[in-house]
Amino acid sequence: MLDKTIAFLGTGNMAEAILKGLLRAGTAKPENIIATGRRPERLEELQRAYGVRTTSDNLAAAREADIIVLSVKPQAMDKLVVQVAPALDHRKLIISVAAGVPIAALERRLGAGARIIRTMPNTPSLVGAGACALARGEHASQEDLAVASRIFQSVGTTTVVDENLLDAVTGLSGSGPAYIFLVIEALSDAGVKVGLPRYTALKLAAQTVLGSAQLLIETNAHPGQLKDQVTSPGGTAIAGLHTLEAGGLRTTLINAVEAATRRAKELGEQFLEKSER
Ligand SMILES: NC(=O)C1=CN([C@@H]2O[C@H](COP(=O)(O)OP(=O)(O)OC[C@H]3O[C@@H](n4cnc5c(N)ncnc54)[C@H](O)[C@@H]3O)[C@@H](O)[C@H]2O)C=CC1
Ligand SMILES: O=C(O)[C@@H]1CCC=N1
Repeated sequence: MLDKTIAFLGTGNMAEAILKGLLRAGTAKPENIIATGRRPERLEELQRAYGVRTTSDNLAAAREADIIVLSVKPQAMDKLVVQVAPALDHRKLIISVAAGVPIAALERRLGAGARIIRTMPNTPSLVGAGACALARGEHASQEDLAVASRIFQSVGTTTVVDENLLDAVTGLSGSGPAYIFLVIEALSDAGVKVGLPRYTALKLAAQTVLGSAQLLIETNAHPGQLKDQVTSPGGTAIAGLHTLEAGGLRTTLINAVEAATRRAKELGEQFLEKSER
C-alpha cells in the first residue's frame, strides 16, 4: 500500500486505467487518490465508480498530492503544466504519461530540480495486464523511480529505459493495444465469413491472442518455434501463414510502429515549441 496522495491531472482513458488498476491491486486507497477533470459529469462518474476524490481545480490537487500524474493529451499539456507549476516544487514527484513530451521540456516549464519520471503505459493496465516503460529525469532519485515503478507494477509489467527510447515504446506497446484490437476484430470478422456466430468468433479470436501471448511469455520460447509447432506439413496453418506473408503483415506492422513512433516525436516537438514561448 502506498502511503501517499496521488493526483491524476486529467482523468481520461489512461488515467482511469491506472487509477482503477491501483485500487484493484490494493496499492492505493480511494481517499488517497484525487482525480481532476474539466467536465462535472465525468468527475461524478469517477467518484461514483471508484470512490476517489474529484475536483476541477488542478492547482489545489497538485498542492495537496505527493505524487502528481500528468495525464492530459500532449496538446493540452503545456497549458496544464503552466497552470500547476506554482505547486510543483522539489517535494513533489511528477509522473508524466504523455506521448512524446520530453523531460527537458517539462523541466523548462517547472524549473530546474523538478523530480520527473516520464512513462509510457498502456490501457490493459485497466485489468492488471499493462506494459509500462519508465525513464528517470535528472533530478528524480532512484527512490522516485522505485515509487513510480511500484505504481505501474501494480497494474502490469514495467521496464526501465533511457528516455530516448520512449517514443519507440509509444509506437510499440503504448499504441499496440489499438493494433491488437484491430487484429481481434478482423479475426472475428474472418470467423463470421467462414460461418461462425459473431459471439463465438470474437471469443475464440480474443482467447487465441491471449493464449498465444501467455504461451510465449511462460515458455520464453522464440515466436518462430511456437509458430512452427502449429504448422503441420501441408496443413492448414501454413496455408493461412502464406496468405498473411503475401499480404505483407510483417511489413505493415513494422510500418505501423514506425509511423506511431514518428508521430510521438512530432507531438514532442510541438510541445517543445510551445514551452520555448
Ligand atoms: N489512451 C492510451 O492508450 C494511452 C495514452 N497515453 C497518454 O495519456 C494521456 C491521456 O490520454 P487519454 O487518456 O487517452 O486521453 P483522454 O482524452 O481520454 O483523457 C484526457 C482527459 O484530460 C481532461 N483534460 C484536458 N485538459 C484538462 C485540464 N486542463 N484539466 C483537467 N483535465 C483536463 C480531458 O477532459 C480528458 O478527460 C496522453 O498524454 C496520452 O499520450 C499514454 C499511453 C497510452
Ligand atoms: O494515440 C495516442 O496518442 C496515445 C498514446 C499512446 C496510445 N495512445
